Amino acid sequence: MNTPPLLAVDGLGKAFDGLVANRDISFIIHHAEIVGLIGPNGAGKTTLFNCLAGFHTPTTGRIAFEGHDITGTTPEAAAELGIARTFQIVRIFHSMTALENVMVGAMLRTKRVADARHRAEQELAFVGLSHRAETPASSLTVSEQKRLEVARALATDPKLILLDEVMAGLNQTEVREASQLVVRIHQRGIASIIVEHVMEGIMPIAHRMLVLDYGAKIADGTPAEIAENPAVIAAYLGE
Ligand SMILES: Nc1ncnc2c1ncn2[C@@H]1O[C@H](COP(=O)(O)OP(=O)(O)OP(=O)(O)O)[C@@H](O)[C@H]1O
Repeated sequence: MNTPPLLAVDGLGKAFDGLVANRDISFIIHHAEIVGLIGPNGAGKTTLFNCLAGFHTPTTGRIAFEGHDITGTTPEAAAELGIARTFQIVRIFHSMTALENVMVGAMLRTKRVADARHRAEQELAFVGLSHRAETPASSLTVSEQKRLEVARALATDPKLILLDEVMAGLNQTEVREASQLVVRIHQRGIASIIVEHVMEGIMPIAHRMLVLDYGAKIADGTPAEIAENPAVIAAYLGE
């Protein structure tokens, strides 16, 4: 029997009252793949993330994760199966330390506080935040808060991580570091879908790019292919 793809999205649509935010979107994500998800403002990228991670129930279509139908699942069930995410506007616990924030992620897999602490320390080290472990999350820089969210997501032991604009607002050096972090996540065998407007951050590292416009998928190809795709160029020029 063939192994099913990590994620298979088939004809996904999402409408809010009259507004169609996602329409008839189909694609596949393979294990450990780095996939960029781009499109003009309002194209439906965050809505798609919300559907994949169980925050929205799709209006139409199916989502399968490792061959199991997860359409309309809950965020908790999606995380349990191995789908983790970060948010465009970071959602961390400001009054907790960096380490405690990551421990919250680790507690998905263990009820033992000592184990969760150990895992959280490992993930903080992975994102380069060990020296900030005892710092209240509210005192971290924007760049550090974004990395903290990535560490918390990784602590849930995902197979797929959804990264929502982790490079926005970062300087050039930080963008390069964020790109390298995504590559290191890939090297751990974790797939990532990355919503990003910072093209110099995503284009060099993505294996494949999905492009949305007005809620529909208009392109699916390598970074080089989509950069030359007339529909993609038209969507961005029309922005
Ligand atoms: N909860 C909601 N209720 C109603 N409309 C929504 C909701 N979430 C998103 N929308 C609408 O759906 C459309 C797609 O929005 P979405 O945030 O998914 O786009 P996006 O591609 O992520 O945009 P951006 O790049 O600006 O973040 C927009 O018109 C938005 O106003």
